[in-house]
Amino acid sequence: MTRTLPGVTGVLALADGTILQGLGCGAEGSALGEVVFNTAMTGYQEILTDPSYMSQILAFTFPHVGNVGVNAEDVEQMGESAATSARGAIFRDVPTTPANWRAGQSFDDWMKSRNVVGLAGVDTRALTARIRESGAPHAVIAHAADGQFDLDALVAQARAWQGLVGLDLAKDASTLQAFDWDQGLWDWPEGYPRVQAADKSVVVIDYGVKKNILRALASTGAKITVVPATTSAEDILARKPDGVVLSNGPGDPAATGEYAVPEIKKLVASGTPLMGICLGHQMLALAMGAKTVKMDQGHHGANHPVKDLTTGKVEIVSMNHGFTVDRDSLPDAVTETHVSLFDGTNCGIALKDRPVFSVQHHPEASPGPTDSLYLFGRFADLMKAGA
Ligand SMILES: NC(=O)CC[C@H](N)C(=O)O
Repeated sequence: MTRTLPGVTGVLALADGTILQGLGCGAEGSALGEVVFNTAMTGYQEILTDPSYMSQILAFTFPHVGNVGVNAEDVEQMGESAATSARGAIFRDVPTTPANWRAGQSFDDWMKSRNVVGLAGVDTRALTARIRESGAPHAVIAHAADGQFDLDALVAQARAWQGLVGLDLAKDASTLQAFDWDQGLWDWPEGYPRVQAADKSVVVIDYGVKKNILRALASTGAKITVVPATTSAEDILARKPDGVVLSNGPGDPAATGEYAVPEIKKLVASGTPLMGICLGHQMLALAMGAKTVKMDQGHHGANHPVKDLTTGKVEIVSMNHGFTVDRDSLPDAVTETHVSLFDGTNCGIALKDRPVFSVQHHPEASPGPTDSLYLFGRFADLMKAGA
């Protein structure tokens, strides 16, 4: 039954019946997903446009989000995808009128234009503590300016959702057509340069790729071609790439089984240098015979410590994943190369007899620190060695 909640224009209805009440912002309407918290203090434009957040609702632990508004350069150039990303966002404070020389639009208007349903004025610390204790809940976020909500229907919708386990979203986040990419990493004062490709060529399989991965690869000097998630290994190898990259992406890696993992096996067998990032890391592990599992709360932030076991160095990294590679299931052919210093989960693997490696974290940052950018150099070195 629809009823009016006085002074309330936004709610979060959890599958267990809990209702958080606050003020709606951004788009009106409702969105269904899994609620995760992100601890990054900056980079809300990049976070809310990361395709890997499809079917998720983001709760920002940093209380003041949106204060510097939105700028076209970051949206057009660093916005990671227009169509597919988080549909809902939760904030402690109501986003204010922007005060920044780069702001071209208010955060609220931008959320409206991207159809992101926002909820502000809720106790995000309590929500975060709850997720830490009992895992990421299924929920519906709703914004209605007239304050009318059918709470029972929202809870029922959250309860009926199957959740992310078994859900394949990579195909939906992928490009449908192959395209070339020649934009490099942002640099002051030039901005985004066009990169003159040298002699190496890389095929990126797009499972929901972040643009900054493409930029980081282009900045190694390679010619970049992006292909759809369902492209066969034969079609990829016919392009005679010097290297292949398996991108990040949304959803359950194990649900991509039929169209992705068997093709990745063939790519590994071909001896072509290969690099996987996040979902690509998980799918490479599956292709090698390892298992992936759902985490309770996942890793979503921009200051996670990860150790590179091959050098002993610790890097502070950007993270966004809710599934993880079960390190105990790694076969003998695989070495563990990186580990999370937060909880000891696997963050990287390399094959012992092939020029193939992958990482769970995000060397392309966007947002976050660039400590792990060296991994693109490691990949370029593998391609050089294979020449
Ligand atoms: N950023 C990613 O590629 C995320 C991978 C996967 N969807 C996960 O949640 O673990």
